[in-house]
Parts: sequence; C-alpha cells; structure tokens
Amino acid sequence: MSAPTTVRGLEDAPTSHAALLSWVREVAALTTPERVVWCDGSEQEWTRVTDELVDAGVLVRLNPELRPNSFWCRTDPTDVARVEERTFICSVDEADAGPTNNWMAPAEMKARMTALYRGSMRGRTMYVIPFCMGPLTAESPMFGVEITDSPYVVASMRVMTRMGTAVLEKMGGDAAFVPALHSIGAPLEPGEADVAWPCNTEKYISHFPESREIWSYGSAYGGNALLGKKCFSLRIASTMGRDEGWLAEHMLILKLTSPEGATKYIAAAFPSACGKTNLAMLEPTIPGWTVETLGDDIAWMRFGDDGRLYAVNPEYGLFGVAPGTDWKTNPNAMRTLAAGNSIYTNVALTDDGDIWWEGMGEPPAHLVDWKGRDWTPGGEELSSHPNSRFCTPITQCPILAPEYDDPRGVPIDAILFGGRRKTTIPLVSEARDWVHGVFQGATLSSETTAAAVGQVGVVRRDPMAMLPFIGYHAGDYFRHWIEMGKGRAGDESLLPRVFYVNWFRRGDEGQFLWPGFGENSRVLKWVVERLEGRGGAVETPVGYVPSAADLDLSGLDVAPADIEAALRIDAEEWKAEIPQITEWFEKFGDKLPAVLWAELDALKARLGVH
Ligand SMILES: Nc1nc2c(ncn2[C@@H]2O[C@H](COP(=O)(O)OP(=O)(O)OP(=O)(O)O)[C@@H](O)[C@H]2O)c(=O)[nH]1
Ligand SMILES: O=C([O-])CC(=O)C(=O)O
Ligand SMILES: [Mn+2]
Repeated sequence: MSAPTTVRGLEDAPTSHAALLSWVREVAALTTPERVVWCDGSEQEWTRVTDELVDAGVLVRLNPELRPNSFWCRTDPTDVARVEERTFICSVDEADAGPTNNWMAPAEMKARMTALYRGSMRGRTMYVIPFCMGPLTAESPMFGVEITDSPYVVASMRVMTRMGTAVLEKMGGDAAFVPALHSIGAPLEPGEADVAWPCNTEKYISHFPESREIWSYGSAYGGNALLGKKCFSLRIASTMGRDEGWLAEHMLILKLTSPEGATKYIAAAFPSACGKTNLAMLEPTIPGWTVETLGDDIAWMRFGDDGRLYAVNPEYGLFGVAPGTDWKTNPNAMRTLAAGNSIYTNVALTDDGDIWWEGMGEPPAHLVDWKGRDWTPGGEELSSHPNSRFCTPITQCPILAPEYDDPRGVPIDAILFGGRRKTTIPLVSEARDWVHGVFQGATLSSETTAAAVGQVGVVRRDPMAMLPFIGYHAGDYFRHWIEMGKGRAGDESLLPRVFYVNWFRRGDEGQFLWPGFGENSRVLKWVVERLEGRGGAVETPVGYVPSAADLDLSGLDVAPADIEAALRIDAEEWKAEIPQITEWFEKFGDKLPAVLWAELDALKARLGVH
C-alpha cells in the first residue's frame, strides 16, 4: 500500500527504521488521518497535547496551586473499564487460547477489524508513540510502538511508559518492536463538531500472540487503550515468557527493610482493584520498618545467573484506583499526586478546582460528579466512578526505591497471592513448597470489581490474578509456573517462598475483620520472619498459618475475636471450595499439570474429604 501524499507528517519521519516506516504508512493509508505526528516525549509535547485537550473540552485544568500541571477528565459513561467480553487472543490454533480466553482466528479478526479501521481516523491526528517497557538500558530493551488517534492516550502513555525520541533513537534501523494499533473508531466528517469523549459502541481488544501484535478499537479507556500496559506487558509478554523461559505477572514489587536493616524484595499478585497499589506504597505502622516502591501493577521476572528470580517493573507511571485513596489509607499515593503532572479520570471536581472521590474524608458541600452533574452529599449516587483512576509518574513517588530503574531488576524473596474474599481465605498462609504455592495461585479466587465491565462482587477463580491477562492456554501457563520452579540452578531454596493473603475477610456484621492498609506491615513482618526461619505457624490443611500470638499486634486496636476470625481455617468452608476447584481444574483437561491434581488430592485428604 502506498500512502496518500495528502497525509501531512508522513514524509518527514524522524526514523530510518524500514519496518516501522512501512507499518506507519500502511496504517495511515488504511485509517486516512488528517495528519501524522511522531511523538517525541518532550515537555513541550505534553503541554501542546494537554492544551489541545483542554481547548477541546476533554480535559479541565485543575487549580495549579493545588494540583500543578494536572487535569480532570470525564469519559463517556459507557467507556469506564476494561472490556473482558471484547478481549480476544487470536492465536493461530484455537486450542492455544485455552478455555479462559475469547478466541477468533487471526485472519477473521484482521478482516473484521480492517473493515472497522478503514477511514476510522478521518478528520483526526494519528500519533505514533515509540515506547519501551522497562529500562531503555536493558540488554534487549522491550520496544513497542503505539499508533493512536487519541491525544488522551498520548498524554497517558507519556506518564505510563518511557517513550519518545530516546526510544526511537535506541531502536535504530532494525530493532524488533510490538506494533500496537489503536483507534477510538470515531471519524470526524468535515465541519462535524467533536464530542468530549469520542469512542465506538463496537469494541475489540485483540492480541495476535504469534506475530506479537495488538489491535484495539472503540475504547479510549485504561487497559483497553494504553496498549503498553495489560495488552503488551501481560498478554503478549506472557507468551514471550512462555517461549523464552520467564514470567510476565500482574504483580507489585516492593522493598521491605527491617529495623535491623535487612532487606527483602516482595512481589504480590492481587486481581484488579484488590490492593496492589496500596501495598506497593504501604506506610508501615510497626516501628522501624520501611517500605520502598518498585512497581504497583506488573512484574517481569527472569532467573539471574545466581539462580534467583529477578523482577523488573516495565511501567513508568501509576494508573491507580482513585476511590479509597486518602491520607489515612495511602499517604504515599497522596504525596505522589501532590507533585502534580497527573491526569484524573472519572473522579469528581471541587469548586476550587481540586479533585475529590469517595473515601477522601468528608465530601465538600458541592461537587461536579464524574458525569458532569452537580452533586451534593447525601444523595444516592457516587460522585466518582468506582473504577475512576489517577495517572501519575512513578518517579514522583517519595518512597520509590532507587533500584526501580535497574535493568537487572531485584531478587524476589517472597511472592504473595491474594484475593478479595468475604469468607474462607485466612489473612495469610504460607505454601508448603513451590508446587503448593503454584496450587494456591492456580486456585486463587476473588470477588469481581469495577475494574472490568460486568457484575461486581461475584466470586470467580482468578489464577495468579491473571485470568484476564494470560495470553495463552491457562493449563500451559500453570505448567510454565511449575517448570520455572525447577529453577536455573535446580535449587528450590533459591526460589521465592509463596504466601496467600486476604485483607478482605468480613465479620458477621459485614465489617472487615482486618484493618488493612498500613497494618498489612504486620503480615509482611511475619513473612520476613518465616523467610528467616523464625516466625511461628500452625500447620493447617491449607498451609502454614500464624496464630494471633505469632503476629506482631502491638498497638493494634482490633478485637482479638476479629483477629482470630481473620486467621481461622473453617474446614466446612474449605470443603465447600473443593467442588469449585475440581470444576475449575476440569476446564483444562489434560493440559492441567498432574502435580496440581495431586495437590488437590492432598488437600482433600488433609480436610478428610473423599
Ligand atoms: N479493606 C481494605 N481495602 C483495601 C486494602 N488495600 C486496598 N484496598 C482498597 O481496594 C481498592 C483497590 O486498591 P488498589 O491498591 O488500587 O488495587 P490494585 O490491585 O492496585 O488495582 P488495579 O490498579 O486495578 O490493578 C481501593 O479502593 C483500596 O482503598 C486493604 O488492605 N484493606
Ligand atoms: O487496565 C486497566 O484499565 C486498569 C488496571 O490496572 C486494571 O484493571 O488492572
Ligand atoms: Mn493498581
């Protein structure tokens, strides 16, 4: 295909990368934008794009004294979360997508989406965003290029990724990259007025794992549109990890230092809106302990030459759940945001040009809500969408660990799996060994949240918190985890130890039994004590669980009965899980590693179930 010469910006591309140039020309010819802009990632570009978005009414500039260089954004009320029903893994062979993904044949998906992309950028600017997931100084930097017709995506990608000229230069003339095509699917006819949040009711979030391509259409929201995040760093990267012997996981990474100065690195996988950002930025309530942040959502983990598993955060920003974020729950997020340079999507606007959301103390007397309407306290409706988000540079985090930019990553001592369960799952348990840890991860369950479109509060299995993000057959993914445990050095003692946590267990009155947030440092302390061979625990059918006496509860104002209830293993509740786990495992047929069936049998035996 040759590009129409009328497309401005196509002839003076700032790269000689032939494959990139021909892809950009091909997309321009298909989508017929008014002009093409190559993003350089500069401050001036941010200012130009955000100014344009303010002029267009997409962004509102917040009060610079309160929120410097920061913006309020409202989306279309139908475009507020990831769309799992419209997310596809288009592997060549249907069996490779497995029972947990939607599948369509690549040729059929490409034919459908090509028809949708034809002319889809008419009247708009097509932006080319060269980006790199993880440090640019990596031995093999993980390049991507997103083409998008959404300036909101451009501004957000500048926060969330390392992007622009430095990336393009590093790519040189022939580096491999993941092409990530995004269109909101809202062409503008000459003279037609734009709406504040153009998108399309028809949406596709498609992944082509063999050719490592991403095609997204119809949504401009979060994980549907910022294609470096879930699409590249989890779905495509998980298939790369399967092929190359590493792991791409939905995990935060934190550094924990004891009063004695001993340092541990912990990675934790919780489903969307289940506490990763909060744990990653935790302010310990126990004296002398410190937490530093490395990442809040994604970890890429590979073995080092010493046989240990090293984790890198591929992202450069935080795309965090707004509601519930407050000086009391997550002061470090509040400090990060106070530094400015942030975009707030679907929260409420105060009369003095600040933002507000549920959980941020007392509401002001008047707000403009996320739908643009006047809002006063006491009504039925929330001021902010439950999946409203802040998008802010990770470099502004006051407790950012200096190692976050180290391409080698940090050696992981412990992996936590966690979910949001009202019952059954204790505050914390330790796996008996790696395979048991993989079993805990593979059977992880959680109540659904507003982070994805659909019903909220339904318990579903969410293996390793990756259910919507595994880019291939989940049975093969479990096998890959088991294989990884064999380690490079063949020494299990080098592997991270595995723990399973639940901050969300409820009491009879529906109250959270455990206070959570900064108090979770007490659980982390116990984890460290276990790693060091000191912490006490009771061996239960589901793993090693601390008794209340094994946890440091000094100064904690919680009824002892609630602590007991948070730690309790109720055999009847666990017996009720067995048929659900069995049904879950049966989905994977002979792809389910036999050792996981053996783990289930062992659990049944320990529970006395036959
Ligand atoms: N009760 C309780 N709520 C918590 C805790 N940690 C986080 N939350 C709440 O859970 C919600 C989601 O927390 P986040 O830390 O943003 O979750 P996340 O896993 O980073 O979510 P994604 O960004 O969607 O992946 C917020 O409303 C938090 O206030 C906790 O320890 N206890
Ligand atoms: O991807 C998104 O839209 C936001 C996010 O982090 C998640 O849902 O886990
Ligand atoms: Mn998060």
